[in-house]
Amino acid sequence: MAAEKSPIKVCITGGAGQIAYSLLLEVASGKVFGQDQPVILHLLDIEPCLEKLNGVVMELEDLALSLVRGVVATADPLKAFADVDVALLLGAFPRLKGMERKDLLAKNNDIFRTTGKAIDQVAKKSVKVVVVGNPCNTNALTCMKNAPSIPKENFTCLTRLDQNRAKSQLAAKLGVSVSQISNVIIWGNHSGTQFPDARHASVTINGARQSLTDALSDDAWVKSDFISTVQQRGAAVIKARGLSSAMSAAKAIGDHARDWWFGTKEGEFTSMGVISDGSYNIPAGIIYSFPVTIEAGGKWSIVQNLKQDDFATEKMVATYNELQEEANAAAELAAAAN
Ligand SMILES: NC(=O)C1=CN([C@@H]2O[C@H](COP(=O)(O)OP(=O)(O)OC[C@H]3O[C@@H](n4cnc5c(N)ncnc54)[C@H](O)[C@@H]3O)[C@@H](O)[C@H]2O)C=CC1
Ligand SMILES: O=C([O-])CC(=O)C(=O)O
Repeated sequence: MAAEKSPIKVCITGGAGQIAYSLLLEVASGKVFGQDQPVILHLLDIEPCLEKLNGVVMELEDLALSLVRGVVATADPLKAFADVDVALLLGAFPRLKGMERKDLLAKNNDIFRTTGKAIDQVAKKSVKVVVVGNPCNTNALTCMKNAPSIPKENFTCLTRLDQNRAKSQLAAKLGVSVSQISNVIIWGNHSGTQFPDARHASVTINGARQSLTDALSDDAWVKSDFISTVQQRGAAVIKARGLSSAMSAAKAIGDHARDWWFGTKEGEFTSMGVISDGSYNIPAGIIYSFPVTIEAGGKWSIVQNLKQDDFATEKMVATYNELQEEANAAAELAAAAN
């Protein structure tokens, strides 16, 4: 019989919040890091939410899951990030009806300065960080800048929810299952300027893989309604539910973390917010969502040489410009805090 794997430590911040409530079962049941991978869960929330967090811990015990080898619940970031392998950063205020995600920058940015410093001090140097709290690209940049001892490549932000939304819209339009669609891209910011791009996607019909846009043959829809529906989906959910997406966000975080842990499938790529390196003429040094392939173990590479036209370039630059404005605003907030 193969020796049992040692447990990995996974920190989830905002542990008492709504996304965490769905995400914990994904992680604790082995859906993310594997059915043979024991986990020790580190849950961080703020002091006033510790009683609620304790209720979540009770429920985790009551799940009676064999992969869970310990739970640490705390309001102390130095305990929460101690020696962790993975940090899923949800702890932040969500937007309310009528707000843009960047309106949260002033409210949430200091959380990510503190978080970055704590990760720098006590997490494993190989820690994989996924920033979810909005505005997630710029918060990931802040976190990265405050953790200089951790490689920049270890900081990512979540755009997988946008990718899942895009895939689902395309599948419905084509009348196929989402499992038949691959290589949909989200470029740029997790915001209303993001560029959901179906032009490099494939659909497999009767075993034959083909260009999705050829199969769909509706360029006008791909360039207009498809893009705006995905860009505005978060706001539409808030309008309908009175709360921002949680179940779908949790599923997307699990998808992102699983692909980063195990790697992408041969011939497929996924989108995540990563540090830009000049690819596609996006200046280096911001967290921008690109298509990436990932090797088992976690080394990701930006997919190169995807053909761009004027339409795509304009959209990719617009979302970059917004990210640069956010990065400038975050730098001003950091300077004012010092
Ligand atoms: N990137 C994406 O695709 C998505 C991002 N989000 C964002 O995720 C974040 C969390 O969303 P929800 O779980 O719905 O919010 P929520 O309000 O239900 O939970 C957030 C939790 O974070 C905690 N928290 C606040 N400050 C903290 C700190 N300094 N350290 C640790 N915990 C702290 C709160 O006490 C609360 O329990 C929001 O910023 C939301 O906008 C939500 C959906 C998708
Ligand atoms: O829209 C929001 O504020 C929450 C979020 O990021 C999303 O649902 O994509």
